[in-house]
Amino acid sequence: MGRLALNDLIVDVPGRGSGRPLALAIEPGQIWGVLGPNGAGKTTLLHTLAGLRAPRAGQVQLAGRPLGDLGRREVARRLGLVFQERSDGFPATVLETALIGRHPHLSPWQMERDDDIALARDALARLDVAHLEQRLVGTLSGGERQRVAIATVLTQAPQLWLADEPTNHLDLHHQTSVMALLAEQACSGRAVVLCLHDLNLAAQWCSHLLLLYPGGEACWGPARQMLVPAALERLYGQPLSTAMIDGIPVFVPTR
Ligand SMILES: Nc1ncnc2c1ncn2[C@@H]1O[C@H](COP(=O)(O)OP(=O)(O)OP(=O)(O)O)[C@@H](O)[C@H]1O
Repeated sequence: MGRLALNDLIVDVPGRGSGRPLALAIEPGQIWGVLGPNGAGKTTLLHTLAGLRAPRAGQVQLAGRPLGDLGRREVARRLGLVFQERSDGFPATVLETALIGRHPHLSPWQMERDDDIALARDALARLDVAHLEQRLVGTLSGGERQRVAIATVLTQAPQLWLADEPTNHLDLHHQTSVMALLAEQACSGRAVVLCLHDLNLAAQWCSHLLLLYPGGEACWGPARQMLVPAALERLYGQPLSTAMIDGIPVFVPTR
């Protein structure tokens, strides 16, 4: 299954001390939110969890095996990435882009089959971009591109999602529907790790939180235990007002 273990992991953030090693496991069914101010190391952590960057110390294990022992193809079958930087190497349509999600499941020169195309179309419909399937990705708005990137990972159908600010560029309705999609993925036995700047989305949707402080300090646990106003104010250096709506805390920055 898609258990991701961080074994005394120290993420290699350039020019920073090592801080507290991360010792935790992300289990199927959980949604982990990574919170922290700009520059705290959230993206660097996600890159490390994806095996794109070596840790300074410790190890990442996916499904009981060190990430480095798994081939890139095997990692790509199990792990889906929604990252911030996207380079459009060559012009591709929305449907062709979503189909890239099937590549880890196909042999190198195998064409996509009808069921791969059906999966991609379902994912585009789920992300509300089916009507754009013949458009070149380079012509899309920021929010449309973001939804196509998420549809590509949905087409990939990984056991574990790593998503860097997946609600970036999205309007309120699409933020909610993307978070609902990730919750659905977790409910179906997958695991989700996402970096978020929106505390309220974290409070509403995450089962667990990892708080990364700029100096390398970190704490983690079930979301309800981590959403302590004083800890969050210290995390962001920002006073907050808190209210409860439908049993969920809501945080508003105050002057
Ligand atoms: N290649 C690099 N060389 C030097 N510094 C780097 C490099 N990559 C990242 N950093 C620094 O490491 C720190 C962590 O960066 P990272 O992108 O992980 O932060 P983040 O928490 O995701 O920030 P944000 O909220 O702004 O997206 C930053 O101070 C960044 O400038």
